Amino acid sequence: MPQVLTDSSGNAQRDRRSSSQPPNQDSIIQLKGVSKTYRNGSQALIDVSLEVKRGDFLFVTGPSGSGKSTFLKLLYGEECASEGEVRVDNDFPATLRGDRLSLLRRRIGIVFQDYKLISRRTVTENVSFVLWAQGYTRKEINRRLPPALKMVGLQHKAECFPEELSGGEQQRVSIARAIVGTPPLLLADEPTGNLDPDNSWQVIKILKKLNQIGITVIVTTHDESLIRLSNHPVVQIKNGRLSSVNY
Ligand SMILES: Nc1ncnc2c1ncn2[C@@H]1O[C@H](COP(=O)(O)OP(=O)(O)OP(=O)(O)O)[C@@H](O)[C@H]1O
Repeated sequence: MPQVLTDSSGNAQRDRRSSSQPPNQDSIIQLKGVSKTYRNGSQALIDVSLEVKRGDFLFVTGPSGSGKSTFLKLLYGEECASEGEVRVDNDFPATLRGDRLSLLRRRIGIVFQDYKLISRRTVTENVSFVLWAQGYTRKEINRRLPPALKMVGLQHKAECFPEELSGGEQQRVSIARAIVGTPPLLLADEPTGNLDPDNSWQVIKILKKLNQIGITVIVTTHDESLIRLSNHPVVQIKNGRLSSVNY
């Protein structure tokens, strides 16, 4: 169960334990007093503290522009916090560069709203590419590919190009690509944002299945009906501040 540290007004409160504390092996994500202000002065996150345990499934909701994508970007090291501390799988992404940041990112699968598939590559090639780029052998790639495609129900589309697939199928390819390296953590930024309700629910069911086999899953979404159907904990980010929500 994720733990949001809040004050009496429901606002996230700074956890004053120091970064010299040993990592908590049970938690995969820890944010302490995290704020993010972009160069143009936009305050995307304000004093956010959150702990996510290994094996949790967490929804992050909130209005457009409230800071959800920024929250995920801090986790995979695309942006750095202006204040506070972000720890992911016992590493501090903000302090990592080059190969060490790449090594952390290999332990994080990422799914985006717009799929980000390579249009001139088949499903097989799109999913294998990430392993190939990480130096896996052909034999290992061939071993990992079928279970990843099976997990998203797309074995029969392995040789199709993205344009030959529906939006829901393309998103399922992007999920296969995100998990083919068996990361312990999966981040999905509005994964159902371009999908109709049926395809959205299919994507959420796959994410739930992945969570059941032990992957920690964090999903940002505007879609309250999906959240209600899913029965997982929810935090809300509003004007950069994070609080827990009950549906
Ligand atoms: N690179 C950037 N430079 C400056 N400001 C930014 C940048 N990225 C985001 N912002 C600002 O930070 C705030 C939070 O943006 P963010 O993308 O995290 O919100 P969001 O909740 O993911 O929104 P949406 O649901 O529309 O994707 C917004 O005010 C946005 O304009």
